[in-house]
Amino acid sequence: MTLTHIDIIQPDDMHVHLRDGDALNTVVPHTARQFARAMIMPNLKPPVTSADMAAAYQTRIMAALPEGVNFTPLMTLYLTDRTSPEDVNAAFNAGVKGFKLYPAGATTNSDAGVTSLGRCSAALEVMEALGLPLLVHGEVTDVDIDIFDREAIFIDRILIPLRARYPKLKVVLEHITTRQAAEYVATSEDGIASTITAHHLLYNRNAMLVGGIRPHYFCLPILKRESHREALIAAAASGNPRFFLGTDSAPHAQHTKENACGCAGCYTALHAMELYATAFEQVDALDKLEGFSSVFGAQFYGLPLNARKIRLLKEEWTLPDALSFVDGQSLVPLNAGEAMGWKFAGIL
Ligand SMILES: NC(=O)N[C@@H](CC(=O)O)C(=O)O
Ligand SMILES: [Zn+2]
Ligand SMILES: [Zn+2]
Repeated sequence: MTLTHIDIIQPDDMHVHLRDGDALNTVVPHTARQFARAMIMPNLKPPVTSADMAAAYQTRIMAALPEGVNFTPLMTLYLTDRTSPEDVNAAFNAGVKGFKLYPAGATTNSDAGVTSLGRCSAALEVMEALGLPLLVHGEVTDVDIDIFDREAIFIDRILIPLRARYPKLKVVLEHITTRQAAEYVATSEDGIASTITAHHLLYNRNAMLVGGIRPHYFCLPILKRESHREALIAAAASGNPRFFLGTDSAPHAQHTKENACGCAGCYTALHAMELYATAFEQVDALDKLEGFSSVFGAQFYGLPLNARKIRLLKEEWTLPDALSFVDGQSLVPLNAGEAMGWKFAGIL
């Protein structure tokens, strides 16, 4: 019997960048079409650092939602050297779902990030006591550390000591890209989980560098060699609830990526579930897609499972070459102009 479709509980995207202003009108409909909820990253300019700013940002996101679409943005705050215990309490009481740790200078809009975790100890203690998760961009930023090693070294130098100091702190190691991260998350003490992007499940660094430099595959943490990709898809398809979906879809206008100094981030919100289905099918694990996409993230954050289901069809379609974005600019999705073997058919 040939497989024609699969139905799964509607998924949640536990790591996404929606930006702000007019960009919301392009990207919010894409994320809200497939996902019931999404964990909204706070790396705006200026960053979202208070409960009031998160509430205002959430209102702007909702204003960009097409009529009749049910979607809940889950808000996060940007941890800084100045985040106070009062800020953490206010965030928790306002329903904020976590604080995001960006080591200063690690990635897009991380200039206001944490310079030393020691400066955040008061805030981290309160987060630990409240059960409010810390979401981590796990890369060291030292100039002498090779970019391909920055995640593995972050685990040893920062994450392991951090978790020893705050053993009850819930931590999500975001967008993992290495065998070392997959192994650490699978084997270390309770209270840790990680998101995995579709592009890190499908591609290794050859996709970005062979036959010419392909800036739309450039993201942080950067794509690694094939053995790491294999470890990531094995983890995602293992059924271990510590691994769940986070697209890290990160829109940047075409001219800022196709540039002598191109921005980091892949835009996948348009075809996220198609990419994940492709990755799981490649390892004959479509039966594990629902747990990864729709169950484990909700469980980690203490959220109810979504009531509705979505359908993915085994049907070919072709991605557009570009989308219109703010101020007459274009947004090039990952896989622009390519055929997809799966198609999101809608909510049942
Ligand atoms: N992943 C990326 O390459 N970029 C993200 C930031 C991030 O998640 O690190 C962005 O905001 O553009
Ligand atoms: Zn990041
Ligand atoms: Zn991100």
